[in-house]
Amino acid sequence: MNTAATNAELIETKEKMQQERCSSSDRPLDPGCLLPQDAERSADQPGRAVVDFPVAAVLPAGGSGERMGLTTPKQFCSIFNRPLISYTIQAFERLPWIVMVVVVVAKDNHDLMLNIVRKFNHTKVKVVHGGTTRHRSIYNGLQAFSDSTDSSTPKPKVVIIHDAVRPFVEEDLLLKITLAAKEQGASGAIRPLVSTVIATTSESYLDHSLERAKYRASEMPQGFLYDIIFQAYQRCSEFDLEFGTECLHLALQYCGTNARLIEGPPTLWKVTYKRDLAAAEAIIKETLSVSACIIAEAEEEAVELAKTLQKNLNMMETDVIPCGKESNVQYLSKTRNFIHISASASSSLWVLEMVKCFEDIDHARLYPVVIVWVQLSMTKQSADSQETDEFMALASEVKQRNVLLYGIKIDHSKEWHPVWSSAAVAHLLQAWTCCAFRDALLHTSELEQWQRSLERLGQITLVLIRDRNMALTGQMLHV
Ligand SMILES: Nc1ccn([C@@H]2O[C@H](COP(=O)(O)OP(=O)(O)OP(=O)(O)O)[C@@H](O)[C@H]2O)c(=O)n1
Ligand SMILES: O=P(O)(O)OC[C@@H](O)[C@@H](O)[C@@H](O)CO
Repeated sequence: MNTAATNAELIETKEKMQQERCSSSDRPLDPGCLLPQDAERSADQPGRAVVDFPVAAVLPAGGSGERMGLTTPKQFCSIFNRPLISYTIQAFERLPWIVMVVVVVAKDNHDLMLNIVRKFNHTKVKVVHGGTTRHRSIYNGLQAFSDSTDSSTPKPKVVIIHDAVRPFVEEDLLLKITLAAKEQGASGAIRPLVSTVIATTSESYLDHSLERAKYRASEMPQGFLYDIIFQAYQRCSEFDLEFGTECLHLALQYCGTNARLIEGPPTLWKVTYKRDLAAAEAIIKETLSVSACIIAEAEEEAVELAKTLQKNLNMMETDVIPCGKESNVQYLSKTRNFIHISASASSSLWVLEMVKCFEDIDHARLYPVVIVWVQLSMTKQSADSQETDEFMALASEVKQRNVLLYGIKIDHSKEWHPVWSSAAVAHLLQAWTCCAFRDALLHTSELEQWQRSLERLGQITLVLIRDRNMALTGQMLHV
């Protein structure tokens, strides 16, 4: 055999396969955007325009979450003191074109679920009891619409079935799934496979491997004409109900309806193992930390510091507003992160006034709001114990309303109180040329120290916002 020819063929084949792999749609070149679109959408959602028929959702949540390895079923595990299932419900409830969300829970969790509905003010939810398998739970959920005696759950035209432990689902995909289900009778979200699928022998050896490019992972949401999926469940076998995992298969097998498949974003994954809960928390933290509102009290030092801090928080979208405007809904509703800068340990009355504003627009119901109070300390003394106790008590009070209050003191006690803006640096340069030369040199080391303090202030502020650590609320940190 001509080795040179064989090598050339091998190289050519490898290059061809590499080109195919990079071009084929089954290989996401990068994980893509992991941040769900806005946690809440404004009133003019696109769906409102095109969905002119009743759409409902069924969220199976009757499992025990064995693979999570916790005593609490994973759908009730909390992120920021809020159960995972509440995030999923909210993803559907916030859309006006979804009229009802049926949540299917184990009988033992009925009261727990009702408490969650009440605490987080979920208004479109009906709770029904699940079964011993996911399919049985889904079937129970669908039956809630077929109970003609219960006018509170009218039969929808399209029903979306979505695992309650898939909290990140965006309106755009729900719209596509709904419209495809209306047109085709069934639709389902899919994702490229990350690992290759293989078949094994009974002795756990490799039987054969599947050509990954020809397969996809079936995810959720899935959509169906209600009559089709309900009929499929009525007709399916006990074996299906006991061992099946695929609703699309039931629609095809028992109603001859072939689902339209729609590729969704990477955030569709199902929370199954502990790592998935950590990933979900990280995504929610990231989503909550993209913006901030910096509120500066009137003193020049506070205004200058606000502008400097805005530059140091360059990875966030920030507004700087004068004190007093923060109650303006246009600022309040844009973010859940507020940084209040005062040139002294001014009165803390503004905190309670802000929290009142949050309550007026229900701003902290679903996600914790962060307030970082930055105080320019004109004296080197650290806060006295009374001031510390009062701040801790205030933080404890507002935490009850899901507002996390943190304090940072930045030492500003210098004879020459430079707020190191361009004006201050210009003053230094001007002093460089006249009799204040010696003073200017003395202050240079202070300038470097002040710059370091400013950098630390930006870093600590960002960490407090991103982590929303409950244990640090009420602490007065020093930079
Ligand atoms: N009898 C069941 C079993 C599962 N589910 C729901 O179906 C979804 C997807 O199922 P899965 O991830 O398997 O959840 P669990 O069965 O709880 O997990 P595990 O298999 O690890 O026990 C979950 O929201 C789960 O609560 C359900 O409603 N009724
Ligand atoms: O099998 P599990 O109960 O873990 O999860 C159900 C998933 O299989 C299902 O949600 C998707 O594959 C779509 O059918």
